[in-house]
Amino acid sequence: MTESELRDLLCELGASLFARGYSVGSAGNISVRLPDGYLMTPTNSSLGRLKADRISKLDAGWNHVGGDKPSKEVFMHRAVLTARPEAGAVVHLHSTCATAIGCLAAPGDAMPIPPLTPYFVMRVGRTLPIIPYYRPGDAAMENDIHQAAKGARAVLLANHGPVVSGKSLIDAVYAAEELEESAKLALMLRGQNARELTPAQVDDLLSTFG
Ligand SMILES: O=C(CO)COP(=O)(O)O
Ligand SMILES: [Zn+2]
Repeated sequence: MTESELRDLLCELGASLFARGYSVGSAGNISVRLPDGYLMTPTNSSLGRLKADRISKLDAGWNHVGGDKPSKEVFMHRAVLTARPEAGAVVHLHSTCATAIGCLAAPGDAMPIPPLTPYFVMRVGRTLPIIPYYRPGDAAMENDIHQAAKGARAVLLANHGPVVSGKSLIDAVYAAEELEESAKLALMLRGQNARELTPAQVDDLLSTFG
């Protein structure tokens, strides 16, 4: 896709996430890898009202070179995009159920959501590491996220929200949506002895779709 098409898609998907309540107010941010750098949603912008020509552009060295001032979470996005060369985009949300799991799980936990359904495994994978709490925008979170993201498509920031990567922008958005739905199921089914996918079923999904 061209940069112009990616800018338009970013606006369309941001509006869709916002309209369906995955993001409220100015919460959340999205980045997309380009051949010559990165696109990033501007700081304090609503995902519901992004403007294609005002999206921030960063060069390959992560310097701001165009558009509005980028998200304060540039370190969070850089942590994942440098850890995962195959990732084309990163979506960070404060989506309610995933954030609730991030308030319940212990930092260091790697599987706070059980493998209940195939699409969680196919989109998010086997693990969802919990990163300790950091103040939003704190550069100190970069190393923890970078190390965890080497082995996981998504991480969950304690008491904050999910950070989800995908091969493409659309894949990252699909994975963030699937993560939120799986978090909702996990909360609904807490303490009810729900049947989980077996390790063999998880292996089969990852070898077929992973
Ligand atoms: O989600 C957010 C902070 O974690 C939103 O921050 P920005 O508005 O700077 O992108
Ligand atoms: Zn946030």
